[in-house]
Amino acid sequence: MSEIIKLINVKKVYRVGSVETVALKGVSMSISKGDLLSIMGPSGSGKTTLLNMIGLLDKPTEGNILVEGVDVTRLTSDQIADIRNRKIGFVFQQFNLINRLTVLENIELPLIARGVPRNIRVKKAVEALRLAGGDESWLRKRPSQLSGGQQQRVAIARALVGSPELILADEPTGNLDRKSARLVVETFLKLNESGIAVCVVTHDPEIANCTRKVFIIRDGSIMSVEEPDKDKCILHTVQG
Ligand SMILES: Nc1ncnc2c1ncn2[C@@H]1O[C@H](COP(=O)(O)OP(=O)(O)OP(=O)(O)O)[C@@H](O)[C@H]1O
Repeated sequence: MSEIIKLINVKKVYRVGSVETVALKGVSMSISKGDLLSIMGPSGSGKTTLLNMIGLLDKPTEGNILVEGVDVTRLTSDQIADIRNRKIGFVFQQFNLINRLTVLENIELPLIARGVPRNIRVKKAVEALRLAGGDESWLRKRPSQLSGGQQQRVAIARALVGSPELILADEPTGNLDRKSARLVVETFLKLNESGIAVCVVTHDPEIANCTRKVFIIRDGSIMSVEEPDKDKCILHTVQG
């Protein structure tokens, strides 16, 4: 399988005043086309920091990040942003939708940054919402007029609209009831079947057990990579 992103000995140190926190202690891992991965670990172990490195949202203190073989740590911020916008879609626990925009406008946002004309943006946004399991009747509404589960489907549509190779999700079901969480997982699995790589940070074993590989992180290091227990995936434990 060909690699989308490879982290080589990535270290991240946060400095706040004179206080240093070593959040990642030299992590190496890669994500290939079509992968379905999860990252689990205790609070403060470095999961979000790792996802931010994989998603090119922040620069490592040491180490290298290769995107399709190109070392992005040598590129400018604009060049990195361009790669990120083209290749990666993000889904967050808090949905991160903009409430003064309609659902349609929220989904279109990544395409505006790319200069895609309006008629094509609308077409792609409607298609992305359909793929994310959403309904066209939501398009003119504001995000706050939708339930949490519906808002997360809008956020997934926004992550999808630019045809990314990889979707990164940070606790995507953390604010959802079990049925909505199940729907989000179903959507991710469907997207993965269509060839998109998916990597999910989660505290929830019933979510991690739906992926194909579980990275266990502790204290800034990957401790092990485990096989999931498929019978304990939310698709089997929660009725649809
Ligand atoms: N912007 C920041 N500035 C300073 N320290 C930070 C920053 N972000 C994270 N940290 C610290 O780095 C360490 C790892 O944090 P991180 O958010 O990656 O952990 P996490 O595993 O995602 O935790 P949680 O499950 O609670 O979200 C923690 O000690 C945290 O306090």
